[in-house]
Amino acid sequence: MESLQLTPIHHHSFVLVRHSHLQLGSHFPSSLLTRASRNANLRLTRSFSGEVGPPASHNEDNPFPLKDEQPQEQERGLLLARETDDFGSLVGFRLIPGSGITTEEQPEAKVGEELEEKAEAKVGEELEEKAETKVSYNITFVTAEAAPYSKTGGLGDVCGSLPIALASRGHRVMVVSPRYMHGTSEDARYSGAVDMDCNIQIYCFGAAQEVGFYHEYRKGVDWVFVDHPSFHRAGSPYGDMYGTFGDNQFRYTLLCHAACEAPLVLPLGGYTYGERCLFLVNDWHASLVPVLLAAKYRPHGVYKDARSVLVIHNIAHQGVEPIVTYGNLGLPLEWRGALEWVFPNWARMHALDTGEAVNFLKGAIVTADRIVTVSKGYSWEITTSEGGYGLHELLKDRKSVLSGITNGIDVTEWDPSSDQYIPFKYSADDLSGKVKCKIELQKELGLPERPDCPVIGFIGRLDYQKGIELIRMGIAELMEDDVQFVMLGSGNPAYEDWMRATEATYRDKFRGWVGFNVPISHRITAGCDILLMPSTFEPCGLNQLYAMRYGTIPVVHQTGGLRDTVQNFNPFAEVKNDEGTGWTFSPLTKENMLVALRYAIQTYREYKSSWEGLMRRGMTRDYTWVNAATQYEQVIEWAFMDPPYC
Ligand SMILES: Nc1ncnc2c1ncn2[C@@H]1O[C@H](COP(=O)(O)OP(=O)(O)O[C@H]2O[C@H](CO)[C@@H](O)[C@H](O)[C@H]2O)[C@@H](O)[C@H]1O
Repeated sequence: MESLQLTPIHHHSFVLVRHSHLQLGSHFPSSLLTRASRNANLRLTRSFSGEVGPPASHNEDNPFPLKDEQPQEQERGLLLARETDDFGSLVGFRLIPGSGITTEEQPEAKVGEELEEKAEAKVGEELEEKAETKVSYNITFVTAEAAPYSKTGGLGDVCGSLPIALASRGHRVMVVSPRYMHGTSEDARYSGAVDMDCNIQIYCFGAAQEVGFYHEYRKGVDWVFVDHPSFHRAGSPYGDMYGTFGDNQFRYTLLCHAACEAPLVLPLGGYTYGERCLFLVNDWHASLVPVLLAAKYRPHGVYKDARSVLVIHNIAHQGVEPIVTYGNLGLPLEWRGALEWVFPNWARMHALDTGEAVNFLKGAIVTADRIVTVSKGYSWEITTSEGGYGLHELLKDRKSVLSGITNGIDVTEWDPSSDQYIPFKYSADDLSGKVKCKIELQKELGLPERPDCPVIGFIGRLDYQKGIELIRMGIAELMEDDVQFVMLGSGNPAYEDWMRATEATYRDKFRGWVGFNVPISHRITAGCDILLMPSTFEPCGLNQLYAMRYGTIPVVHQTGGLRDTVQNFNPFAEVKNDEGTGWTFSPLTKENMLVALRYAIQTYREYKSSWEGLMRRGMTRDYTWVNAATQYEQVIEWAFMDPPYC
């Protein structure tokens, strides 16, 4: 349950500090706390904030219950100084650090004495420190992918690990995603999920659609899978060998409607999540959720206390369909403007094309309470005409609620000292297993077994975004050098054919593995010396983080999250441990990419100790979700402070 409960300020008040009147209140998030003017007259009143537990039993007759009448669970709390000026006007709140006292244990006089001491000691610099409040939220992730159940890229990784990180910090977290059944052995991934026997009707696309829910509780998270026949088909979540599925708008409209119902109807662990819930909606597939909250639920008094945060992992995909499809979405006509999108003249197909479309991602940008992108660099890029894919003006308008939070990684899955997929384990303290992994990789791929030869790797979707065009242009020159190059990827059939053809041309030097294979991706990450990422744009990028953790040196285009996470090598850095973790290049040209790669290759060959330094610095960085999860909590806290945006 959401545990930030606003309960009335206790009406006992007392003077604590000479020359100061302090009024203690509680239940206000730490970011409301303002710095004290030392000369301000302060007045203190005391009250308590429940940590977790049932909502405050509010007594209508006595809205200001005395201490003894307070339910036990609410007695332990944080004390906040409510600061007023000489005229009695509120100027802010400050937490009295260490104030998690229990009134049962602290008679009022003692409380007063202690608070006096504390207040005297703390009303100064110490109070300026940010104090931690213990607030937990009910969070519902909505996503098209969540690893290990479904994954085609980084979205799956993030939605498979960030929820666990948030749950471990005390939040109640549910992840709603489709129950894809592809008719392959991979379907077994859902075998732990049980049918909740809770089917609901969703009204969209001109009919009542029946969807079911499956549930698995794992690692502290409620994994909820929406079941519908349209999620049962061969291929990947989004398409098959014939291309992208034509009914994806329908499938993800179902997901969004079902996700909005889930907190209301699913008794997970015996209790529903309820209406005071935070929806964390990821990319266009989940973007209808904030629109539904505003257009379908709030006008009927439902979800008035809910908030939504849109997370943009990739703005290039927006869920755009012809405007005539609006009527299918189960939204009131008057909300059409929220999703409406008009393409500029140059982007229209023919003279009769009016350019009008429905754009899911735009709908969320104009209705969500907060917006997050997956790195700071990218949060700026999407407000520019180059990086915003047409949505930059709208995003600029919402700049005040736009944040960049760099992704973490699942450090238990990606750990070279315990990775189940790699043949030899190693760590920053003992790197000997890395070269053995390299030899095994060469063996597995049929490349000459040469421990001294630098091996360059690439892993990713074969897509314009990932800079395959640049690799294509530079491969002939690169192959003149004494290196090996291993590529793993799937996507654009033209690039897949090019990989096969390149392998045929450079049999002793190049391997192109066409397909999606998680164990191989781990072995390439461990067995390569260098990981190449010449992405045209990269919202965050996870492979460079995995690479650094495995002592594989990234060579990346300096863009988005790559710029934020890879520090360029500088052997002359004055600050210890600041010599960098890889190579970055910009602008994005074939020449710059080759120059950066040659620096890396030369360092690998001639400066072994520098190379080991690069490896160790990358391997010992903190990639856990802790930092990002804390920032997500802050964004959620801000979202609940303001009234709903729509
Ligand atoms: N053929 C293959 N076989 C096995 N594994 C493969 C694979 N191709 C890709 N992968 C895996 O998929 C993930 C890709 O993650 P990325 O973050 O690099 O890219 P993606 O563009 O999908 O994600 C988007 O969302 C993420 C998450 O926010 C952002 O980091 C990113 O910049 C943004 O484009 C990695 O775990 C990688 O190992």
